[in-house]
Amino acid sequence: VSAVEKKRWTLNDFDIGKPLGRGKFGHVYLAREKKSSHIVALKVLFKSQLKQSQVEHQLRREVEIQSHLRHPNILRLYGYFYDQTRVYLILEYAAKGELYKELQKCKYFSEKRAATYISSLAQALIYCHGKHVIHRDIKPENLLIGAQGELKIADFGWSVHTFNRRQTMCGTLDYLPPEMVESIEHDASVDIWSLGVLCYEFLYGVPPFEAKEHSDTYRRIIKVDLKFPPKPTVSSAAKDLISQMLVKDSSQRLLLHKVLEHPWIVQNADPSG
Ligand SMILES: COc1ccc(C(=O)Nc2ccccc2)cc1NC(=O)CCSc1ncnc(N)c1Br
Repeated sequence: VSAVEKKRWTLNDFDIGKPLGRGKFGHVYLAREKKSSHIVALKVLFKSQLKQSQVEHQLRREVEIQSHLRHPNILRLYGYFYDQTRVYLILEYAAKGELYKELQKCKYFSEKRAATYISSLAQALIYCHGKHVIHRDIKPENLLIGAQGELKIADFGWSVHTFNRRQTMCGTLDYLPPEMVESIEHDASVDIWSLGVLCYEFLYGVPPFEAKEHSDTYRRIIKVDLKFPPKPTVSSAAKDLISQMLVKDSSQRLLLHKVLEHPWIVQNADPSG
């Protein structure tokens, strides 16, 4: 694959297959690089749309960040190229597709599956934080599943290097921690909060602070109005872990490496990830 990164690519280097989904700012297609027969996901972004949303710099920073990230639970961005009207991202193909579709189908995950995903995410985030990258957008829509069932963090549309603290509010509020909803300074502990929200959603099928109106979700997040519906398939160890991640004071949230040592993870996560 290192050859994939060096070369000047053009659309003619690829056979384009079926559409995989509508990612951010554009369509994603299954594609095969002709010489190597390497299967990839090709994301097509329209320059006009990037310009009008003023995200060209965001994309450039993203490509820069991604080119240094190598982790089994982070979807690879092998490279990019462009033509007159479009920018193309050459992405790793996640053979088992989108995690949120899987969650919709199963309603909720078993403790083993949920703990395995949370462990993989924690390891990927430890890796990112080690590179001074905080993700800030950990939600089911940005997670994919690889050929062996392993989780892949897929969309870095909003990842930043920790020195850049500017924050633009967008999309669902469900995953934002209090400090972001109150739009004050935040740091890597933002990702811990999102991990807690995800863990809850994997086990209950809905995010913890869901409400009909945005204003109610906002109020529930600020208050950390965390409730665990009676559910036999959810152990007290799981609730203990979630309660240690969804803490208002970001400095009091469980640290990522402590997540990996939590009894619920140790007892339920599949070490192969
Ligand atoms: C490393 O993955 C990315 C890295 C960057 C961006 C991106 O758009 N950045 C961006 C775009 C505009 C402005 C600023 C940033 C997007 C992704 N990833 C995706 O969009 C996921 C595409 S869907 C898919 N992919 C593989 N296998 C499947 N089975 C599927 Br379904």
